[in-house]
Amino acid sequence: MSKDTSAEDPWHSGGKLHPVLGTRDPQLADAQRVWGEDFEPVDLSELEGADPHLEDVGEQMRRLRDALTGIADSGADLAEAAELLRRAADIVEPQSPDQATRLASQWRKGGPGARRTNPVGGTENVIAPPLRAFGHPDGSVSARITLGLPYQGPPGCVHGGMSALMLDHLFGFANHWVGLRGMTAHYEIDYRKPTPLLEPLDMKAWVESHEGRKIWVRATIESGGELRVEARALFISANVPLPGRDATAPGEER
Ligand SMILES: CCCCCCCC(=O)SCCNC(=O)CCNC(=O)[C@H](O)C(C)(C)COP(=O)(O)OP(=O)(O)OC[C@H]1O[C@@H](n2cnc3c(N)ncnc32)[C@H](O)[C@@H]1OP(=O)(O)O
Repeated sequence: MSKDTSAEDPWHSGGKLHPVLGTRDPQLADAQRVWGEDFEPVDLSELEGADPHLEDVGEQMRRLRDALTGIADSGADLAEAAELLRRAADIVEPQSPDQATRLASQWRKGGPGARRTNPVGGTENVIAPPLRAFGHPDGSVSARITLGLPYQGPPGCVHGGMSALMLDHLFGFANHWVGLRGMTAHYEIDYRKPTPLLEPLDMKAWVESHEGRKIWVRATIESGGELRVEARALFISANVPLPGRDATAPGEER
């Protein structure tokens, strides 16, 4: 039988997450511009203790990622950039503990968890857009983002797997926002219209109902006021073993 571990488990902490002081927030500004007076966002996506240099490295890496994608036929001379990047890697690599050590450190008691390095929302993760989620008083969560060339699937469109990834992530926040927790057990998705690159995407997710360990969630992606993607999923409440914790630690029980 599992016990409530929410107080000590950084993945299952429930409710409002702590903001990171001093973090730049272009997506929040954009969300406020779009939702205006009716929008009372509560930031769900960040944690205390972010290293501003690490966030800055992430941001510069993402600038490079976006600038490099599709550059092949432009005639750009990348020799100097390649050399600078080699030097940067030579500086960082020797200072970086092995991945198992870093994984365990993310989940130490009272530790940061993996939200800052998550592949969807992690500001320290170069492959993350990164998506910011906001919780609303009606229990739903939303996110607004414009994706560029690194996320292309069909010509000029967002890769369908990327849409599925972002909505699965948003489902996690929808649960979290209303104090539930779970893992995706079943996931259905309908791609109604192509989802454009380079255009703002409005995403919304909410818990439709829950009973016992089962949580049914729904989500949509709209662009230009038109429905592009809709998804439904069943989440099941479950505890996951936390890397680096001993067997009696919170979060170890299923
Ligand atoms: C902050 C960012 C958060 C981002 C979160 C993003 C979400 C994710 O990506 S989660 C990762 C992907 N998901 C996973 O890896 C989950 C893998 N699956 C599992 O670990 C297990 O199957 C798990 C935990 C879901 C359920 O297993 P278990 O705890 O043994 O439950 P189990 O007894 O099989 O099922 C419980 C109930 O759910 C039902 N159920 C389980 N799976 C399904 C399913 N796929 N479809 C329909 N019903 C299901 C069962 O029938 C059972 O129903 P009932 O109680 O009525 O008989």
